[in-house]
This record gives sequence, C-alpha cells and structure tokens, in this order.
Amino acid sequence: MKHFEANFDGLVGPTHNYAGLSFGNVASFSNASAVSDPKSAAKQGLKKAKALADMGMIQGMLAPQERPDLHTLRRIGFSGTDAEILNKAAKEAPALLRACCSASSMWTANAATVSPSADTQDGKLHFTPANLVDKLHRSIEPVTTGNILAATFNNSRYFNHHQHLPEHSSFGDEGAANHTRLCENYGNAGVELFVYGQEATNPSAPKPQKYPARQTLEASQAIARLHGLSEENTVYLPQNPDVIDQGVFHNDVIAVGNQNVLFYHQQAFLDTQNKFDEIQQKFGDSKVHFIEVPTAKVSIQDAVKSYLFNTQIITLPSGEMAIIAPTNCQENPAVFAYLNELVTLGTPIKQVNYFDVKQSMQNGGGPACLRLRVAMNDMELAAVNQNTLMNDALFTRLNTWVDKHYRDRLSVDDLADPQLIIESRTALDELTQIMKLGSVYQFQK
Ligand SMILES: N=C(N)NCCC[C@H](NC(=O)CCC(=O)O)C(=O)O
Repeated sequence: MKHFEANFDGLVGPTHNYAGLSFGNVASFSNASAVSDPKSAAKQGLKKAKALADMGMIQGMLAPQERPDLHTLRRIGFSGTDAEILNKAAKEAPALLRACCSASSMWTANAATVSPSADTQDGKLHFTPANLVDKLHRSIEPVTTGNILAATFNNSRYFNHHQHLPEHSSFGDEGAANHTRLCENYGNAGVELFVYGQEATNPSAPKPQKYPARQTLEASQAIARLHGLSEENTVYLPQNPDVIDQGVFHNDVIAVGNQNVLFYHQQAFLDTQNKFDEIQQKFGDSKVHFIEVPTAKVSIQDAVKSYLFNTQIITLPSGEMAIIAPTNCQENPAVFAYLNELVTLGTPIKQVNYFDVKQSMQNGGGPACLRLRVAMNDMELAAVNQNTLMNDALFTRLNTWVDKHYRDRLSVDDLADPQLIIESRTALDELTQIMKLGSVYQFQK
C-alpha cells in the first residue's frame, strides 16, 4: 500500500475582498478597504495547486462557501427579498454585512483538523471542522465546511467526520493552522503536534496582551479525544504569546512541519527544549530535524511580512523535500538570503519554489493557509470524490469557470450590490456540478 500526503487547496470564492476583518492579522488590517481582484486571486490559487500536481503531488480542491451569507443575515433579523436584505444590512449594519461577505473559507488550513488513519484508534481518517469562534466572519464557516468535507471525503468506511467543537471561546479552534504532524513515513503513526495560544480554564497561564489567542489548549485536547489519538503520539506545545502580539495569529505563521522536519522561528514557542525532548522521545529512534531560524537572521517582523513559515514543506516523489514559498519571500532580503542558505545546510529541504499568491497574502493568507493536508493511503484516495482532484482537465475547467463568473475588481462598497448574490450563486451552483458535490449550500436546500 502506498502512503502520501495530499493537499486540498481552497478555491477562492467570487467575493474575495479586503474588509479588514481580522484583528491581530497585520495584513488584513493594513489592507482594509483596498480593492481586490477575485479573478486573479482564484487563478493564482489554481496555478499553485496545478504546479504541485505537476510535481507529482496528490492535489485536491475544496469548494468555497456561499457569500454573501444571506442565511446568517436572516438569522440576525434581516428580512425581505435577498436584495432587500442586502440593502438593509448595507445601510443599518455595514460591518455585519462585510462579515457575511468574506471569502475567508479559501484558507483551508483553517477548515479542519485532520488525523490520518495511522494515528487513530479506529483506523479511519478523522476530520473536525474548526469552529473559528474568534472572528465573526469565520465563525459562520464550520457547518458548510462540514458539508463540503463530507462531499469530498464521502465514504464512511474510511472517513470519520465530527461536528465542530462547541461555539465558545473556551474551545477556540483554528484547525490545521495550529496542528502539525511529524512522522517518519506518512503511513506510520506520527506525532500530532497541537500548538495553542491560551489555556481557557487556567487564567494564570501565559497569554497575549494585545491580540487574541485564537486556539486554546482545551480545544486541542478535545480534538485529540475525538480523533482517538493516543497520549504517546500527541504533544501540546504553547505558542509564545509575545509573538502573537506581534502579528503571529496562527502557529503556521511561525512554524511548519513535514515528516521528520520542524522548521520554526527561535521565538515561536514557550518551554521549547522540554517540548522538543518530548517530541523526539515520542517520535522514536530516528532523529527529528529541528530547523531553527534565529532572530539574528530573520526578525519576527520579517517573518510576518514575508510569510517565511507559511510555506509548504512537501516531500517530492524523489524523496527530497521542497519549500513552496510566496514571492514575498524573494522580495525580503533577509528572508531570501536565509532561504538560499537553507538549501545548502544539509537538511532534508533541498529546493525552494516561489509562487505569486499576493491576492491572498494581502489578507494574511500564504501558500500554507491555502491548503489542508490529508495524509492518506491509496485505498483512501480511491474513496475520495475523484471530481475534486486536480489534473489537466479540472484545471482547464475551473479556469474557464472563473473566467465566466468572477469579477476582476471588487471594493468593499460593491458588497452591497444584489447582482453579486446572483453571480455568486450561479457560479457555485455550477461548481457543485463540476465537482459533483451535491447540495452543500443553503441556497440549494
Ligand atoms: N494562517 C492561516 N492558516 N490562515 C490565514 C487566514 C487569514 C484570515 N484573513 C482574513 O479573514 C481577512 C479577511 C478580511 O479582512 O477581509 C484570518 O485572519 O483568519
């Protein structure tokens, strides 16, 4: 049986825009009210996904969510026709309308936490959609995320789908953005590493002062219980609250792992040495490569600006590891110099490939935010909805679909345009047919 890690990238939705919705996410705040280009955003994402498929990686796509989210606007008391609701919300509660229009489901690293079958008690692949309770615009994602995941991984013999955690800050859960799995081979039991920013039930534990910690220890522990992970294969690692206060709103902005590599910034964690000893002991006899980037070489500010750690580390079919980085890393002299040096250091990482994902970066989403990792075997892959897997035909089909339905300019004021509801629904309805997802959206029920 073959084992590998697949990446499922979020298809950017037709309402991709810059609304400044994410307090603590520097890019989101500093680009608030900039004009976006949903068509380019979607195409940049598709290009990256296709490039990985062309490198021999298993690559899938996850459908975006329905936006504007009329269902939520109705839930909070707006009534009338769709156009009337939009009009009233734009006048009476523009901030709530913006929250209901974000295309933020594109960052599928936040869609769910995934545990491969090699790690779980029942031998199935487990998915728990993230509740994303820290941000209003993201807290409306998990139900539809669950529908999309169930339509993509649609075989109960192999896949176990859980409900998202209770919607309370004690269980703040941001999915795979705060979760990394280290393993010798994808098919062996690995060490599941949960990084949290706060302990909800222990007020004296360290926590950030300026920006919110989105992930709690209690949420991470609940996921480990739900997925049937063993204690010997699980490590909980506290994030350094000082870096959260400098804009590191998810762990995947400061660290990334793959197989036997953990690539991280010197200031990423608390209690680092003890926790690394625990990781090594649980990992087993072979050595984990802890690749530390020192502050002297790359400051936190440069890491946050360039997204050096929001890179994907992938294992190519040749067995070599490559980094998939945003072009922003090339544009930052300190980071570019570091990456050029990294490939010469004798670590498993041998090459760096750069991709322009600037439309996503301007909202704080790099290459790693755009993908959900699913380690699986070939039987599990055969059970996946095959219409979601990237190949030449799907790439062409989705690009044509984007050309047909997406705007190339969207301002925050355009979100009040009722025509956007029609455009978005027409596009998504067609997409569910292309990807054979069934009725995953509220407007289809
Ligand atoms: N690091 C990972 N895995 N994901 C990045 C998510 C970015 C997203 N930005 C936003 O939601 C901005 C939307 C706006 O401001 O319009 C967020 O902050 O949750």
